[in-house]
Amino acid sequence: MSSVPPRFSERQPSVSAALIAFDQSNLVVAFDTAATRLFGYQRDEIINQPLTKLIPFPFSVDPNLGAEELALNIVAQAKSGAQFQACAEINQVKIGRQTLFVASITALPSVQKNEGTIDRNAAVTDAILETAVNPIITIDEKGFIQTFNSAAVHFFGYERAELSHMNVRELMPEPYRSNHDQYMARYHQEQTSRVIGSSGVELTAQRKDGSIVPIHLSVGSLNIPGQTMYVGIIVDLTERKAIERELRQHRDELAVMVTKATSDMQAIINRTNTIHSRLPGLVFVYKHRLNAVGCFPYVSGTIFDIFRVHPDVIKNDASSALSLIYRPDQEEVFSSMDAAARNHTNWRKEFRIVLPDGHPIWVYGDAVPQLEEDGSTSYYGYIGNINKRKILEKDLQESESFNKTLFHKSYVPMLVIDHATSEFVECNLAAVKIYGYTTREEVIGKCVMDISSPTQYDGTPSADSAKRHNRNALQKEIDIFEWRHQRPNGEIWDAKVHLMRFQHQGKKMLQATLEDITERKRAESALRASEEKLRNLFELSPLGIVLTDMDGDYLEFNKAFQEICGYSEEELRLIKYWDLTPSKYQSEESARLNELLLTGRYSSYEKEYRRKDGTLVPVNLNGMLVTAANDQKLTWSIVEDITEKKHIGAALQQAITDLNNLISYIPVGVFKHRFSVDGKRFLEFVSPRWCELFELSKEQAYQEQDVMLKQIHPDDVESFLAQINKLSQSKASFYWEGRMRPGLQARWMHIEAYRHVLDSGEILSNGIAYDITQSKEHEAQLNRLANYDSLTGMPNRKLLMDRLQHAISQAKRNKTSIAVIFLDLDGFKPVNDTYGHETGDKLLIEIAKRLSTNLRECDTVARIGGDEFVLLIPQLEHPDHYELALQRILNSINQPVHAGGQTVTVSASIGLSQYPSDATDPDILLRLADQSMYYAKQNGKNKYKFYSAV
Ligand SMILES: Nc1nc2c(ncn2[C@@H]2O[C@H](COP(=O)(O)OP(=O)(O)OP(=O)(O)O)[C@@H](O)[C@H]2O)c(=O)[nH]1
Repeated sequence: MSSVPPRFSERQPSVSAALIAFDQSNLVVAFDTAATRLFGYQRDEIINQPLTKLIPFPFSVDPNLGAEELALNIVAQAKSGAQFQACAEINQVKIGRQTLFVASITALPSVQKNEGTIDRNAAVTDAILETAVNPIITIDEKGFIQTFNSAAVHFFGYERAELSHMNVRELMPEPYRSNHDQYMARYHQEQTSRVIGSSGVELTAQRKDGSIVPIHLSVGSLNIPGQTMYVGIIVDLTERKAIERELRQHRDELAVMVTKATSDMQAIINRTNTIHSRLPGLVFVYKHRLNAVGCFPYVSGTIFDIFRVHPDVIKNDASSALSLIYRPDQEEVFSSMDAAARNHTNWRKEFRIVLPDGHPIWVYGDAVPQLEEDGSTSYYGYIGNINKRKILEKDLQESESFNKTLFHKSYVPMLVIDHATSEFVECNLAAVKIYGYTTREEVIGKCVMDISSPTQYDGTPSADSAKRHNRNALQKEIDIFEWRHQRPNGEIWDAKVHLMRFQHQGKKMLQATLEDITERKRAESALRASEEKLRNLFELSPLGIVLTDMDGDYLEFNKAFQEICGYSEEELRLIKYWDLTPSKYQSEESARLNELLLTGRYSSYEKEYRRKDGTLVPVNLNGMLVTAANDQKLTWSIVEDITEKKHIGAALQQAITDLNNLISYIPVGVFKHRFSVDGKRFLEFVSPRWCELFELSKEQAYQEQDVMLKQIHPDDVESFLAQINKLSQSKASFYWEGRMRPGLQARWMHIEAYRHVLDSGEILSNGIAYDITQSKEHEAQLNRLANYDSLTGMPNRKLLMDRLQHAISQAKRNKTSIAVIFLDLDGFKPVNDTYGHETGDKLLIEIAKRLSTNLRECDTVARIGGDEFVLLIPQLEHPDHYELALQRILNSINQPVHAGGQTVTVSASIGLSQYPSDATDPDILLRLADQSMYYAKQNGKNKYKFYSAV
């Protein structure tokens, strides 16, 4: 018996042969459907049970059976206990290190000898199928499952026993399930070798738990005489579909993230879409002979469909098939096969095979190596196409890298949030910057509360709002909203956020894309504030504000307008502009309307409104034309009630007239003077009287600088300038009295001004000027009266005492002396009495003259009483000089005086006191001189006496 299994197509019909496998401990390890039918046990009832349950009479199998076939006639026993004669053909099978025995049992007498070899290798086939990664199921032409591998059990989730009895359609969801019988009938009729397309189809399968799974199904038919079987190889596409979905999701994300779709991205999407599905599965036995010439004793027919290699060609020489292995992968493929054989492990390898069109595709090889008696190694295996998965993986990698680059380089701030922990797991530099950080590491690990303002626009705490948006994004895929952020430095900023859900490695993630709308928000809030301000202005304005259309309807108006015209809001809506305007204004109004249409506004003008109560109210109007959204022309007007203004205006006008009159009529000159910032001085206003006083015209006053100065006496200019400087530099006011230049009528002038500093720094002075010549003269007169004797014009007692005091101060300073001489005429009364007072007066005047003549300029002669004179003589060089002077005085007085036609002769008595020898006080000095004079008079008159001598 050969250890090489025949091809399926070589199998002989064997409907009733039951296949049982048992191990070296005689425990049942495999039990096929035919065995179920023959023995009446369900698969699960008998698996792992002793073989004696089926074959009660012991028989032994030589463990070294090897390639020999053992055929025995046995007594078998069904579950019911019924025993029957049967023929058992036993083969030894090595799977890895395990040795199994496969018994093909046929009930006698129906057994036919030639059937003995028919199913002898079915167990081997089963073993091959068991090693396949993909679910493989064989069915009969009615769709009933005949065989299946462990991968199928695992994949569909049914118990083996359940699967054994099922029709394959039950493994399909609708509509495949309902249509399956119909398809089966057609395939059966057409007898095609590959019943589903040339490379299989993608459809869905239904698991026991009801879940629908995407699969790729390749079906091949096995034409056994009298029966057609179908073998279906299933590839679970869940993972691939997930990858595809992820790819699609990435594509969608990219589309959202990058508004400008790039051609590169489109290419990826196109590639993804055009990946076609080709998933041939082929079952093979490859024998690696010691002479190194490999062969494929068995390979499923699908190899021709894919590689255009006929199984017969490679049956004895594998080289034409092996040469299909992509050259760069060949060495690894062979060395991995050798290693698997050496280590007694399964061979599993992903490598490339070159298609007839020259393109390599990725395949997955999976085989069990088995050392044969002749030293060669057989590999029982399966090759599946994984090209799609590889391409998808590559595309995904490319897409991911492209995506990552876009993500990180994008100017659009983006970040990824783990939905479960709410933490930021990734962000780009644009996001780092906008959040107010410097590195990605600072942002990663943070959560939304770390970058948000404590509350949102509606006052909701940000934590609550964030939860709501996350929920929305999960439910609706994307949530778009505005968010108030806060930077670490406290700065608030606003963003429009696109929050999008996606899956990454099975985790729910959210991707946020941010658009900075701080400026827009600020503008909006400024607009709101400005609108509110405008609304307040409108409502609270004391001016009437009103919007009218061209028909004169009142569309909008404020309270002030209602008050001005005395109509309520409802009434105003019913009346028109013309109802408020007295007819006398109609022509003026038409002119304004024309101006409005022509220039877009009308200039301020006054008119009257007729109020609801019939009274007229004076108003001032300003207006502006606006165009509404519907192109309607409207007018905004500002209406001011000027009743009060009119009253005030009239009063003001009167006040100005009065003031002008006053300024014109008062004998005081009024002026306004300005110091400019650049130091210039000029008059801004002068009253008519000012012009008279300064004998200048207004033009001269305004044009020439410092005109006042030019009219002032040269000797008084200095004091005038000193006052001007004071005025410009300090807060002091201007005050000056002085003389005018010779030739002007006014000889003395009084000028005063008060300063006022303007915001510009200029100094304005308002001042007055008036002629004080007369009062100056009065003053001089009063001075004369107070200090001089009116008869002789000589200093009187008051002035004498002032001068004496002054002389004493000087003498004290100079350490000199003063003589005080008291002189009283002798026998003056008789002159009066004899010749009359007039003659007496003349005598007194003459005596005064003679006294003055005899004295120096520095000396003083004063008349202090009727016939009493006092002389002050400071610093004579020698005391003898006094005596000479006194004698000279006496002599001059003794000379006859001609007065009033008479000749009169008088004498005088003189007393003298000296400073500082006699006294230092002026009153005492005068008294001592008087006393000395009295002494002279007592001692005979016409003589002088020194107080020191008295
Ligand atoms: N004509 C005139 N007589 C005056 C004036 N003031 C005073 N008298 C008179 O001068 C006189 C001064 O008086 P006395 O000094 O006593 O007269 P007397 O004659 O000089 O006397 P003895 O000094 O003792 O010599 C009085 O009669 C006054 O009326 C004046 O202004 N004019």
